[in-house]
Amino acid sequence: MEPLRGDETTVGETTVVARGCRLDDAPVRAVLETDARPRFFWAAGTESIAARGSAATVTADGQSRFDDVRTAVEALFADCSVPDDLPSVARPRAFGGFAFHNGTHEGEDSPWDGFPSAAFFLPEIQVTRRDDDAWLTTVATGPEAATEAETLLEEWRDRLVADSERNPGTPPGISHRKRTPTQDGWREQVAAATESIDRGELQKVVLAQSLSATLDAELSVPDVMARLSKTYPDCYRFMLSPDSGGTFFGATPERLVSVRGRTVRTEALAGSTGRGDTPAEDEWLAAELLDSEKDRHEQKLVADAIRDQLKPFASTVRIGDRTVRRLATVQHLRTSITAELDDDEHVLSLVEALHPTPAVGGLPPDAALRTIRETEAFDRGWYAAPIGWVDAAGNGTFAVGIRSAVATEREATLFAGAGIVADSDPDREWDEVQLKYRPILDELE
Ligand SMILES: C=C(O[C@H]1C=CC=C(C(=O)O)[C@@H]1O)C(=O)O
Repeated sequence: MEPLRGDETTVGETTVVARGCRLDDAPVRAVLETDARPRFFWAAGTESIAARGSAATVTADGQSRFDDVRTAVEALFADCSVPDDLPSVARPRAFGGFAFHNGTHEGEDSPWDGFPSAAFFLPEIQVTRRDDDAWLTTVATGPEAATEAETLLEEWRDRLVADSERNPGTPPGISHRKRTPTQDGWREQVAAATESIDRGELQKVVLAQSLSATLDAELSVPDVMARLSKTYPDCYRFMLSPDSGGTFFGATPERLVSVRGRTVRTEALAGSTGRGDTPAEDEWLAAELLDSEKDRHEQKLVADAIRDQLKPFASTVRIGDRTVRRLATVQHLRTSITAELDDDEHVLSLVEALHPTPAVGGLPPDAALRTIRETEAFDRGWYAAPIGWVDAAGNGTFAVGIRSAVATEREATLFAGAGIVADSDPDREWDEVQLKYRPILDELE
């Protein structure tokens, strides 16, 4: 065994050891270009992270899944020995997410086979880039953890230096597609939902569609991630391949929540319109959206619900002005929401409190979730659910997994939804859903 360094005086009791070093560059693709599982990629703002291999995995199911994950992840980090001089950006994080609904889906041939109700992993290899800084972090477990983490560090430092820029490829093409539901079926679903709203059983429900595509060539999700960094640079770009099954990926504009110390940031994003062909048309559409009573109502329900969901944690919740969030193919109404926590809270407690917001579920929550389950003929899986990371201090960021798909090499299933309120028009909502497929569809066809 190699000589122990610094923090390893406690290695006798420690089962998890992390090591880290600075890199000249962070070729995150090199970490993803393998068959290694699990794999995770995350890019938000000026930070991107690629992770692979599991030093430890946490899965959970049922009503208590958020709590169970939080307890297990906290225990894992409590046992983890990290060099004192490793900066926070390079400290190990646990990456993962949740299924939209509680409970596993047992359906045959589901694209979600291999995706538990909740799954997180502490990666063996984590490469982080923030602004011009790049870091490699390795984690190992067991009696030889310190030696193994150092060996991994040396091995991967050499591997990553040797990596060069890659061509991000081209979309594979689509030979066959199947929509669920059909447009007629959708009209019936939306009519049934608006009738429930008229009867006072619901205020809002977000109904989704799925689009299964057979691909002409093998799909490289790391390539898709590289291309999405050009088209959706301001979105959360993510990909997760669990131990088995397909890969879930997307470019979502919606943050569920981030926690740094006692500061909480979230947002209410709802109400949509398209992009214009000219800047003037864009402005006109944005003004129309800001003026639309139906969209303002749809978005206000989300902002009010988030404020109420945060109330037990924070005496003051600040809601910003309503603005228009403009993306490559669609525009949304948005308000930023910030709060200072009254006490220290783990990010997963906030995730549990907020998921699902009425931007992807509805109101009242239970009636909306029941309507979604009874209406949608497919499993949402991890679509519209929290995906992100958590660190040893309980900080973390989670995005809402929309504008997303789950794919194997030759099949991709895309998901997109629309908020249905009293005066929703089924055909306009249909068109809106088609716009929301675009970020991923454009990368496939
Ligand atoms: C449910 C989705 O979008 C949500 C987020 C923004 C705007 C939405 C809307 O206008 O309906 C949805 O609430 C989706 O993209 O699948």
